[in-house]
Amino acid sequence: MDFSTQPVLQMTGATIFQGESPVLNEVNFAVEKHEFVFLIGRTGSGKSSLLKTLYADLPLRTGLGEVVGFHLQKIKNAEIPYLRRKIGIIFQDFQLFYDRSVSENLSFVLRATGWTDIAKIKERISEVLIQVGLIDSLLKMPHQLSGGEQQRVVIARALLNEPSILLADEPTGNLDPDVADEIFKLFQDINKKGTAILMATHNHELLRKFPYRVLKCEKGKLLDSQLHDVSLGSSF
Ligand SMILES: Nc1ncnc2c1ncn2[C@@H]1O[C@H](COP(=O)(O)OP(=O)(O)OP(=O)(O)O)[C@@H](O)[C@H]1O
Repeated sequence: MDFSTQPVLQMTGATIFQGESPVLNEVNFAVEKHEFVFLIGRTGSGKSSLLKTLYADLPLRTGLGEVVGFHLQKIKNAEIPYLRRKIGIIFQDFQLFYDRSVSENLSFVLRATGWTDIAKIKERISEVLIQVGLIDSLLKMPHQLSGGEQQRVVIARALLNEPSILLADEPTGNLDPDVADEIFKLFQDINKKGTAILMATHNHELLRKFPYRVLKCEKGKLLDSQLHDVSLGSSF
């Protein structure tokens, strides 16, 4: 259990780049433990670029960033896997191994992150599959699962190493509205158990229904609903 009161992530005076082009300037925000935060903005406004910077897929060249205790501006390549172990990353395209069962998809990640004890691996896989409601699908292949079920496997995979925060990029983007609602509920359950969530979304329904804090990429800046009047209008 982590009892520190430090935010799980914090950016100060950061510029988010794609190649040589700045996408967002003067990015200042923190996400506290247990917070649920939406990340919105029109297509191309910089949501994915910001998330990629947070998990060190894009370098932080200007400003300061601290994520789960790692300093992004000086992180070494060898440290990046350790950073990603402490954050769960969820994309809308599932990126599962389609030639491996659900259980094998999950055990692959555990082994790659240093787990060796077979009994413990089995136990952890059961725990996360119970958490996402898929324990009966342990031995199924991904193609035998619906889109919503595959996204649950991806969420289970992200939970394996008990991350402090989940970074989710449009996790409900490719799903039917009913299924998207169920997946969203799962994120809320995970959040209630103590994991912070930063979720990029274009889903207006969710924003209307759930008054969580909103970060909005707009005109090269990141607006924060805690500090600014952020319009949720229909143009994102
Ligand atoms: N791999 C890349 N190389 C160069 N430029 C890129 C790359 N990916 C994105 N960009 C550019 O960076 C800017 C921000 O894109 P980004 O993907 O972060 O936006 P987004 O808000 O996530 O959009 P969407 O809602 O469509 O996912 C855009 O101008 C985009 O064209």
